Amino acid sequence: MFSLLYGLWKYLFSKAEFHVLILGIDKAGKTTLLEKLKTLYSDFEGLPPDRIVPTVGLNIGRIEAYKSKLIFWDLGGQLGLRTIWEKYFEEAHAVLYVIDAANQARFEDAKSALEKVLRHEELKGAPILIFANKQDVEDASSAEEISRYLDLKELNEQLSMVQGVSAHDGTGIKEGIMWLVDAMKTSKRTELLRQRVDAVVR
Ligand SMILES: Nc1nc2c(ncn2[C@@H]2O[C@H](COP(=O)(O)OP(=O)(O)OP(=O)(O)O)[C@@H](O)[C@H]2O)c(=O)[nH]1
Ligand SMILES: [Mg+2]
Repeated sequence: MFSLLYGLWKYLFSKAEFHVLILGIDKAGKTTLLEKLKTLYSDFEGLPPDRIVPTVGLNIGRIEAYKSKLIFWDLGGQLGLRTIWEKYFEEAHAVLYVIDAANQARFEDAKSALEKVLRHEELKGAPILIFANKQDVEDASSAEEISRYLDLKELNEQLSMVQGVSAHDGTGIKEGIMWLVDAMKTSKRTELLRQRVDAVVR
């Protein structure tokens, strides 16, 4: 009886927990974004951009948003570090892919790294939120332009959204996160990951 009531209580009142993997090539602005997320969604003030250094290990950020607990994993995007990304695929509910929309010279690199991510079996069905970052820079490409440039077949097949943001001033971030939480709450992948956890706990 107790376990039944506890189960019901948990179902009604505990917040869903989601793991979001922040990926993108080096200097896209992933860590700056993570720190901005902490500022926007918690009482904790994230690090200012001038205190952020290139990521070699893993940065973790926990926030609560839209009645959910979100755990962000921010990995390094330098070429030699991208092989580490796939170690986190299996447990990720979704991917937040960051592109520097103000640096055309690196669009090709950003696109091919994203293609590799999308092709990966272990991320099947994961919602993909793409942030066209650095919209505060005057000649940054818009979300529409980035979307057209990426022109990914896999993106149409997968739950995805491209959103223009600035990790510096916060523009567009909340719109994107709102979409992502909604997408994770309803995705088949979330259900699949939940079943897997339940099977281990039992
Ligand atoms: N103008 C502008 N610059 C940004 C923005 N976001 C990040 N930057 C700058 O871009 C540079 C790289 O930012 P990081 O957050 O370290 O990039 P990263 O993607 O984490 O890079 P790695 O850790 O090497 O993979 C820094 O100089 C940031 O201040 C933005 O929205 N606007
Ligand atoms: Mg970083």
